[in-house]
Amino acid sequence: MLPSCNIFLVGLMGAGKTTVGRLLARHLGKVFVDADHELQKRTGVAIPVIFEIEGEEGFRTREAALLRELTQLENVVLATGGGAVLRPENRALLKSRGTVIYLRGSIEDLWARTRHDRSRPLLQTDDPKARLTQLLSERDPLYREVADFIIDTSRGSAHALVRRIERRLRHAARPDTADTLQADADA
Ligand SMILES: Nc1ncnc2c1ncn2[C@@H]1O[C@H](COP(=O)(O)OP(=O)(O)O)[C@@H](O)[C@H]1O
Ligand SMILES: O=C(O)C1=C[C@@H](OP(=O)(O)O)[C@@H](O)[C@H](O)C1
Ligand SMILES: [Mg+2]
Repeated sequence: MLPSCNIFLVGLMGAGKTTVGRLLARHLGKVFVDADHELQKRTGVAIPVIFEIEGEEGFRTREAALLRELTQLENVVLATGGGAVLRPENRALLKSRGTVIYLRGSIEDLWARTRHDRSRPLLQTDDPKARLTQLLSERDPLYREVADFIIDTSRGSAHALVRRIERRLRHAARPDTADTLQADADA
């Protein structure tokens, strides 16, 4: 893990960033921050209201300003919004300030988890499932670009995912040791 010990969760709507992030933070003894919740707290209005008044671009500008601030924190688990990877400056911040985990789910699962929820303005369309499919194809390369590793969220409860992430984090810490051993062997 990077020295700042931050963990940033990225992925599409319904992947479980908010749910898993909260549990993961508790499990690892870190502070949990959800970018959307923080934005709602600061503006005093819900995300759909920001979209309604300022449009998606207005929301993205607020999101980017907030990410500049939140990525400076230390020892946090940060659940980003699904579109946080769209701006290159956000991707650079995420990559440089923490370990980035891409929570990846199937369209079926993402759809099942978001279909009754009215709080995601981008899914308030006639065909939200098609929208999720389109967003996944557009964003999957961006999530992969920033991710240190990918966790498939299609199987296992949120608690089970936390255990899997913890194992991956421990494993991710090991290659350094392997590199050192290899360097020693090469010397
Ligand atoms: N691994 C999981 N298994 C089953 N349901 C889940 C899982 N992760 C999240 N959920 C449910 O899916 C919904 C969306 O999760 P959420 O954490 O808000 O996703 P995100 O923040 O990535 O959009 C919530 O109702 C949550 O309880
Ligand atoms: O994918 C997106 O562009 C968005 C995802 C939402 O967060 P979740 O991914 O937590 O649902 C929220 O930031 C906003 O509605 C826009
Ligand atoms: Mg969320």
